[in-house]
Amino acid sequence: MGWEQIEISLPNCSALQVISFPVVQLHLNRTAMRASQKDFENAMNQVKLLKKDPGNEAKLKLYALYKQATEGPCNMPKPGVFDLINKAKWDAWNALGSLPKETARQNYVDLVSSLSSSLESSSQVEPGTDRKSTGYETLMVTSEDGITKIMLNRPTKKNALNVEMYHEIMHALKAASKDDSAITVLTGNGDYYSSGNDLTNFTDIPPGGVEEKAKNGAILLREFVGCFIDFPKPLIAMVNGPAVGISVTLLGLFDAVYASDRATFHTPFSHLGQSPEGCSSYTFPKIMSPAKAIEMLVFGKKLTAGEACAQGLVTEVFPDSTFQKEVWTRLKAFAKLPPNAMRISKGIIRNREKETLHAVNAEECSVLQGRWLSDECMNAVVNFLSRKSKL
Ligand SMILES: CCCCC/C=C/CC(=O)SCCNC(=O)CCNC(=O)[C@H](O)C(C)(C)COP(=O)(O)OP(=O)(O)OC[C@H]1O[C@@H](n2cnc3c(N)ncnc32)[C@H](O)[C@@H]1OP(=O)(O)O
Repeated sequence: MGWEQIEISLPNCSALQVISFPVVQLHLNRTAMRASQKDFENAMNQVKLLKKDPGNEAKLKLYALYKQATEGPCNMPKPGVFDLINKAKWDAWNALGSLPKETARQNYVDLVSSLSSSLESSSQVEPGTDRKSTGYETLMVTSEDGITKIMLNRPTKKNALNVEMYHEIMHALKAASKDDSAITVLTGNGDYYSSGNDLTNFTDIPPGGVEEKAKNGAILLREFVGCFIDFPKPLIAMVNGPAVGISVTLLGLFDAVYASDRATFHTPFSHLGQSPEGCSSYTFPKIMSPAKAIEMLVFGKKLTAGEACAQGLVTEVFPDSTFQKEVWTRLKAFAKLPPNAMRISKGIIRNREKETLHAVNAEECSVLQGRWLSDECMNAVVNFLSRKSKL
């Protein structure tokens, strides 16, 4: 859903997909200044002029602050658990408790001001040109010492992959495949490597309904996994902490996987009413034997880093205290090797599998498209979003 299509004169904020927006919290706590009614009205007008969608988390915060500033504490009955959108709006408003109207008004003004400046600076990136690190909302991408590092950067959401992050990773991989670096590294910021697919991805339903949502998801997933299958340079995962779902399955497409001993590897697809992706239905049985793959992919057995290493999914495990230092020293040495030789050698090892992997990817996406429409999957997502279940 495009930003322009959304009623921005909140309270009609209607989307749910949540993205990280750390600056918001900072501004919510400011009470020293008081915005006038005129400032508040100006801010409401300014929201309408934003050129870029600020993301659903910010929109929910705007909605909540608007309601608090104009009506006071939440006075609506709590929507039912299946009414996901209204429930998210209610939660956001209710979370403001008894925040005074004036403070809510000030926070609204501050939030709009921070959104205006942050979105303006990120929209200065020319479309089609390689983005610098600052051009990404959900990643930190840097290139030095012959290494391009792509860091998942939604630590407050345990680096869950929202739709924007899927797109940004594809963009970063395409850029890295063409840049001067010899190798590319994927890692996570914060205590998690990644908690997998952002479960709120399932809640932003387009006008075509859940079927269209599932179809679009399958198209996006196929393209996303395809970027890993086709990546031409050595691709290394630095698994800095727990990894869940798609962040685990993709590891079968990496050329080396280095893990902290804090990392765990968990693919709870059956628990979520889903099925394997990331080509894991093919790579995992090959890497670790069909029975071990079934323990992980069907029964959801969580592996420690040591177990994942014993089963061939992880290349080597390092103590968390020396993980960064030891791995980066090693990677810097790898990056000094002749890049063309590395690329060609990777090609000889990987290319003959590519066609098979693309076929597996297509089949997995098609099966998942059906799974996403199942009651089993929908119930699991609702349970997580209503805070009834975690892994
Ligand atoms: C294009 C579509 C492609 C789809 C491809 C399909 C892929 C399949 C998968 O990846 S399946 C895996 C899905 N992941 C999960 O089910 C994980 C769900 N998360 C959890 O169970 C827990 O959050 C946890 C165990 C990862 C961490 O628990 P902990 O108690 O340590 O932390 P919190 O739960 O408080 O999490 C902190 C905030 O992060 C949010 N969050 C964490 N993971 C996700 C997620 N996967 N999706 C959405 N949001 C997530 C969590 O909600 C907290 O947010 P809050 O502070 O705003 O409440």
